[in-house]
Amino acid sequence: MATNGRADHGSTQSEVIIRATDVTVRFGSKAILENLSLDVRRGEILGFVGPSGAGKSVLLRTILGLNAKQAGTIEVFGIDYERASTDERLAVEQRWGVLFQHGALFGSLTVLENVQVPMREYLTLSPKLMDELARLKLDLVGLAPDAADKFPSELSGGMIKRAALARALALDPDIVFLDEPTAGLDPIGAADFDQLIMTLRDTLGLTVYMVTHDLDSLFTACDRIAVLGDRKVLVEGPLDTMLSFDHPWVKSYFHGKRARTIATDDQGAAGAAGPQGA
Ligand SMILES: Nc1ncnc2c1ncn2[C@@H]1O[C@H](COP(=O)(O)OP(=O)(O)OP(=O)(O)O)[C@@H](O)[C@H]1O
Repeated sequence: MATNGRADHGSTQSEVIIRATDVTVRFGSKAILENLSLDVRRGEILGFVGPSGAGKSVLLRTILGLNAKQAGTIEVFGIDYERASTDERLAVEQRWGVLFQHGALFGSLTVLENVQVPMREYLTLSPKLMDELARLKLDLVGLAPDAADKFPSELSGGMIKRAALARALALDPDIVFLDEPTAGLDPIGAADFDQLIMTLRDTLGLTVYMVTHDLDSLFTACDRIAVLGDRKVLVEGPLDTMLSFDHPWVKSYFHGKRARTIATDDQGAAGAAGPQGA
């Protein structure tokens, strides 16, 4: 049964690890989110999309406890972070990793030291073990060993995103939040990053919550998409649901020229792959 405007996806769906219910966020008298409800399920890549200024970053920050909300509840791993004890909060924080927009690495620290920031904050490890673990994370995201001692200013845009992702993965989280991870990357760099995210989801069972404007990511990497508009989730579901949804913004976004090109390319690729590629 659907409640609180939440779509009913049946009882066979995988575990819900984030549940936002009737969330309202206002700044002064201006409501940015109003009675918004959304579930994120374990092991999925959820693409969160919507017009500029709709409130995607506000929702992300609210889930992370960085913005106050005026109404509603948000449960992460079954815990209401806002009402949680200090110990419960610490436990939750170790189970999520965040890649903020623009990477947000500390410029005065090397890549290795950046990856170690969450380890220093939450764990008590010897320097040697931290070095080993951080190097493993860099390897996981496809950075060469010599990137470890570089400073962010010495990295390309794609390398910065990977280093920031390595830091988000530092504590072996269950879920990573990515705020526009492919923004600023060239199409090949962006496609490589999407592929990396899919590989991590498949190999680590990672759940990914990705705020994005990137249609390529939405078409190729996301299992489910949620569209923010009119201060709430307008529609959520797989790409097919987006393509058939009757709303002016959703239609123009998912049926615009760029989307049509991607859809045609995807069909071409599937055709070229033949039965073996299916
Ligand atoms: N701390 C704040 N105080 C007041 N207003 C804020 C605050 N943070 C965000 N806003 C407002 O909330 C609205 C939504 O902003 P938000 O950054 O979440 O949009 P967005 O959907 O992420 O946009 P974009 O796609 O351009 O990044 C904007 O009007 C913004 O000015």
